Amino acid sequence: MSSPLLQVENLTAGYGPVPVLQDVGFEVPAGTIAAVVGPNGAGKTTLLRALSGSLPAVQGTISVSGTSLRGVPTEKLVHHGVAHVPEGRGVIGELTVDENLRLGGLWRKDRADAARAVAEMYEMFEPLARRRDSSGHQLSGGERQMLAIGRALVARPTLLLLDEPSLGLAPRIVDLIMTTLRDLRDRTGLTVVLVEQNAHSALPISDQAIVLSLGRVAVATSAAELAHDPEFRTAYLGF
Ligand SMILES: Nc1ncnc2c1ncn2[C@@H]1O[C@H](COP(=O)(O)OP(=O)(O)OP(=O)(O)O)[C@@H](O)[C@H]1O
Repeated sequence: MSSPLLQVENLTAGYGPVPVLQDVGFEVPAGTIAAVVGPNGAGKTTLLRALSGSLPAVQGTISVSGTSLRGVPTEKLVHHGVAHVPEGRGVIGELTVDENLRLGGLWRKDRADAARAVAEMYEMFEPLARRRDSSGHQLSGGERQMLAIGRALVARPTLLLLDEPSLGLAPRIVDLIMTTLRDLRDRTGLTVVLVEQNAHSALPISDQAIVLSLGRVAVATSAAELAHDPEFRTAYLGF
């Protein structure tokens, strides 16, 4: 495996006096996908919020390519090659698909490459190409999810943080999103932290699986190994 792109050590974070995440540590090698799975309330979304800086860490370190992200505000993360797609998706309903995509590249100095990146998103997510002039409000759930991911990718991140991309979507759309992530990893070396309730969809495209339970890392192993673990299968995959 390659060197870690993301290193998390002793991370403690939460919303009040009682931390939700306690002493969480793991590494994600460059060019791999790490699925974060676990039961409702385990702290998966909280972990992603802490990684993206939208929830300050009480303790611990988060570094990307050896640079600490501590104190880096969410809006500056993109300068460190990190893009966050939160649950709920964050598409701007008043703007068109094209305007939303171009927003993702606004900060970039290389305007020509930002425009190229937008064009690539239409190739990658064909349903978006047909909806480029529709407003965000007019999109289906699947289209909104593709747009949110597309907008994040226009920034050409090295690390993509994704919260429950499959939530509420038809299996066909979930497949398209998962396949696209896998292809991106294989083609561009993108590193992904994929929070998913839907382990069934996430594990086949993931290299590593991190199982969170009660705010702690219960298991960190290869995704293939976890998918074949009888206990895990019964608890999370239902067979
Ligand atoms: N804004 C908040 N303020 C206070 N507590 C919160 C907040 N958001 C989440 N929590 C609590 O933190 C714990 C972990 O929640 P979190 O959303 O991270 O879990 P999760 O693993 O993502 O669950 P799910 O799969 O249901 O989304 C839960 O006990 C939840 O009630």
